[in-house]
Amino acid sequence: MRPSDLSTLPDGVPEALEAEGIEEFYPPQADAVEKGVADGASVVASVPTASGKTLIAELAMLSAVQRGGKALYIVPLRALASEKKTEFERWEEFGIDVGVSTGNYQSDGEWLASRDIIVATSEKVDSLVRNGAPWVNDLTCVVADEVHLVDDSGRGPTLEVTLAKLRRINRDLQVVALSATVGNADEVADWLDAELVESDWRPIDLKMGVHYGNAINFDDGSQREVPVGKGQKQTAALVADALDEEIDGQRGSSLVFVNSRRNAEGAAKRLADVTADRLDPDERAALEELAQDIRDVSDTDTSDDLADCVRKGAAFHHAGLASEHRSLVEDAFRDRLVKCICATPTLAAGVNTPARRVVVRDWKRYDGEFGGMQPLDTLEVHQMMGRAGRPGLDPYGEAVLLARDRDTMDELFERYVWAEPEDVRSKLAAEPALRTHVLATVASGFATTREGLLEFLDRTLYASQTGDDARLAEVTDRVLEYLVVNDFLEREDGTLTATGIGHTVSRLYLDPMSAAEIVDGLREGIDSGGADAVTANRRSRPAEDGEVADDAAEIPEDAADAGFVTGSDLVADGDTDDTDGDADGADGSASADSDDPTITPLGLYHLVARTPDMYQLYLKSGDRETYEEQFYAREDEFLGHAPSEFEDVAWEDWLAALKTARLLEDWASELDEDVITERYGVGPGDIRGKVDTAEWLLGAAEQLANELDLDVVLDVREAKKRVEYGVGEELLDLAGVRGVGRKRARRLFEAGIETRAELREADKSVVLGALRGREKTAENVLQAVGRQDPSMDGVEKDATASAAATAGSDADDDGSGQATFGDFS
Ligand SMILES: Nc1ncnc2c1ncn2[C@@H]1O[C@H](COP(=O)(O)OP(=O)(O)OP(=O)(O)O)[C@@H](O)[C@H]1O
Repeated sequence: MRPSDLSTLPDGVPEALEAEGIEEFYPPQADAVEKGVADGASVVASVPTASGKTLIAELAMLSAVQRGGKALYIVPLRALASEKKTEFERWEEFGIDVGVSTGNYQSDGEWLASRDIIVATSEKVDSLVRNGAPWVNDLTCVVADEVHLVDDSGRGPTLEVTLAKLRRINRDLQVVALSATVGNADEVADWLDAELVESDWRPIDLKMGVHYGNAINFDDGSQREVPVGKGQKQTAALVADALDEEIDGQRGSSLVFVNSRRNAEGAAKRLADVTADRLDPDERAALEELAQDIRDVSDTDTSDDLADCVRKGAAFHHAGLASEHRSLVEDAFRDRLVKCICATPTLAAGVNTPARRVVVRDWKRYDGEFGGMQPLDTLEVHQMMGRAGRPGLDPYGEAVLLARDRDTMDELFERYVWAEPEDVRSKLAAEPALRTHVLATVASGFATTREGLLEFLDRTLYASQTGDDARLAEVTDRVLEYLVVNDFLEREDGTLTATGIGHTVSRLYLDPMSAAEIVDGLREGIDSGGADAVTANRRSRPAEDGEVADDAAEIPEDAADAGFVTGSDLVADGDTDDTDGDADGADGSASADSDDPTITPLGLYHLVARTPDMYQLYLKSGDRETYEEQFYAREDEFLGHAPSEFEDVAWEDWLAALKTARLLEDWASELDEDVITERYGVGPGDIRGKVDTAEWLLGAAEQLANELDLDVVLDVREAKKRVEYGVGEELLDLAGVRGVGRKRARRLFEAGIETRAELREADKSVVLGALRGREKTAENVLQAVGRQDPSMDGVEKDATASAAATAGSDADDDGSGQATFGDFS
């Protein structure tokens, strides 16, 4: 079957597909077409990586649009949203408009209404539904990419509930769910009332095996000799072997998966010596340039270390990198310039980076919950292995695990090579997930009674999979109780309604528990001295959240820190063209005028760092003493009641929040990025992650304080602005001007230009003088200032209001509100 056999696609599309080289549909694609995917039928496609799932989705979406409908493509990661949007934009020449959901809610509402295909993360879609985006009602086709992630306890429930809501809004909705091969795709299909397309077929042969001794032993019984030299590591031998083999003029690149950031960096440094010996002069020159680009991203050791590896042809990849680092590395790897990437598993879940050889070096990972190194799931290892084989470039892919003894080899064959992947299981019936989704479900009118709520929840995978209504009802009742006690919901004569604050919390995309913590903290701050006014609202945190990372064990990669979407990504201000100085008060500097001297930025940073919406920094060994000292030195500043030192988990949690708050305070005190990365043992990507989350949570706190009429609004706003711009109070006005940023603002300030009004009046020579010694960037500032000049007045942006339904900048993987990072340093 070929594209031109389909009559459902817009004119010209079949020919374009064929021109792209899609002459015949791959077997799973043909199966999906036969099951009606181009005619509006719902389909679950559970097929291996690189077997053409995206085209199945495109056939569904393009046919839906051709029938006059509208399609939504839901991705799990923001980096993927940009990638998919770019991919789908090739259909614009056939009259299909493509949009990615970004910017604030208002602009999304109007603009997206006119798009035919919209790409968004599940959290963003959830937020749009909560905020009543009207175009959601017009959807006729929804694609859920990587639907096996419903199994993820953090993000799975959102996807599950969002799909349930979309199907409830539009009962004829076509749902196309794309999944890795999982054990129970039939259950997912049952849940979605969809046809099942299940297949092991791959366009490129994938050989899986285990390296032991001097050879790789493959699943088909064959062996490939890869001797390991004296003093050499297995991984180095495998990377060298792939690179030394030329097939059709192509040498083989490798992806090496390891279990921690430190291991990724260490392995990349070692493997750089292997790749360096195998570069030609042109490659060397191109890599030197790339290394310079990487150094230019940020002024940190991480940046330098990465550049040092890259100039030799290797790289590391993990969530501590800035998003610019990650995309430079990914692009260079796709261009075959970088020969080897050592990555944490987050890359396997992320963007498209195939390699001829995949080496899964570490198959165990530190797991705080179980207190030790635990084997990875089969599904996760299969996802990594599936990255092997570059379509059109390699005749086959090889995925290799490593064993030092025969027993381990046997275990690896059992566990990963022969094994079927696990079943996916809904994680919905847990309090943290239901707390937020029950509130949102009531607040957006999907249910008005307990029974209505349970009926709605009956449409989720959890219900369809387990049939365990009792458990769902039990957790729902507990959650309802919590929401009522905390004034987010009211229950009268069996009717449930969201309170004003309940609506706000739902729209702000906050975990209700975060909102309760913030409101309590602010109230106590106002009552200051009321240190014993602890309320029943405060959560008792699950043990694993406060777990101290064993020094010997590495800090595990945190999914949420790894670029997966959190509420902070839904904040509107993904750029620095903030011109709302005027909105901050007449002098534009948002100076705090609260009567209460005890409310400090540190106290506020600590408050938001304690909420379940912030992923705190881990305490390393020695940190406890450091932060205990700081706790006692600044005891007056904390908002809320500190646990006693004997409440181990709560106390560690409090100190971890303090460490996180201190990072934010350092950032807002204009400390350089490299000093911060060094001091806290984090990467530049982590600083951005914390800053974005803090900005979002403080924006939410401001809105809550406003609504509850708490006299802390200005304090909160100032703390938010300081973290947003990374500057001291006196620079808030200047740093908000587009193109200025924290460092330039400081230089201007030192040169006597202290406000945006003065900047507007300053002549060129003054501004240049202010930036003496930074000629390289002065020009840019001037240009930016010049461009900004006429519109500098009157352009308002209400960040907190727009936090309501809004998305981060999709141009920036980290959704950073700080375009100033790196750019201007
Ligand atoms: N029928 C086809 N004929 C030739 N090439 C195809 C066909 N279908 C898809 N391809 C190409 O195969 C490659 C892999 O496809 P795609 O990225 O859709 O796989 P996938 O299953 O979505 O992978 P992943 O699981 O990694 O997201 C793409 O380059 C795509 O253009």
